[in-house]
Amino acid sequence: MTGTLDLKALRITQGDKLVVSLTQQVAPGEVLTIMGPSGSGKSTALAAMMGTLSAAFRWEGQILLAGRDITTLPPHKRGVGLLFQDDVLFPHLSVGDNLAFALPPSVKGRAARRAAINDALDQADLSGFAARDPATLSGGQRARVALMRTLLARPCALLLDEPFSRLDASLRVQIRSFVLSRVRSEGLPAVLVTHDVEDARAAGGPVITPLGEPVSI
Ligand SMILES: Nc1ncnc2c1ncn2[C@@H]1O[C@H](COP(=O)(O)OP(=O)(O)OP(=O)(O)O)[C@@H](O)[C@H]1O
Repeated sequence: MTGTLDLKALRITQGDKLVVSLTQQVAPGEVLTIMGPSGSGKSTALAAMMGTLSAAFRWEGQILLAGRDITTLPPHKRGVGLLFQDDVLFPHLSVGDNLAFALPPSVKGRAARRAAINDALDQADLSGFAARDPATLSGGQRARVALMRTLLARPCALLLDEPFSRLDASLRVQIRSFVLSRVRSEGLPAVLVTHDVEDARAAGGPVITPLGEPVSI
């Protein structure tokens, strides 16, 4: 189910320092970009949405996803998918088994699970790659498998933590447009953390700091 990601007066502090202050709605298919210098709180904001915020922080506010209050739910119950720069595939599993790992238990039976995996590979232009060893894939192919693995878990929102920063320039453009087109076609609200102005422009949504100040790009 898709729906809006609603950050309601989310405030995170460390001691007396305000690290995150966000009141923002992210519509299905929209990308909210968070930019700011190193140490400014970008990853902390994502951790709060993911449910992995360190106990070193104090927080208040509410996070709603598709009308459901997920503020205090554990990460696996939030329906939030994460894609990050060092997203690695399990090296001892085939590409297909890497994807199978992400499939929810609701996809039952060998045939249905295999069909879901093949469908994901087709969508990523990787038809016939199920038996491949991840080590034999290019960087772009690995990035597409990592995205499909995240999407196969059927998230209701997608968090993107500098997912393109390790890719070289031409691959970056290609994978970025693949990820953004998937966000739009799946109608997922997404939050992108990046240092790259081109990423922010391509995302096409609002661009703010972790303190909710608008950034002009
Ligand atoms: N687990 C933690 N425990 C205590 N302090 C932390 C923890 N993680 C981050 N911090 C501190 O919180 C502040 C925000 O860090 P955060 O990682 O969110 O910044 P960032 O904007 O994501 O930086 P970068 O661009 O370098 O990834 C920093 O002062 C950092 O030192």
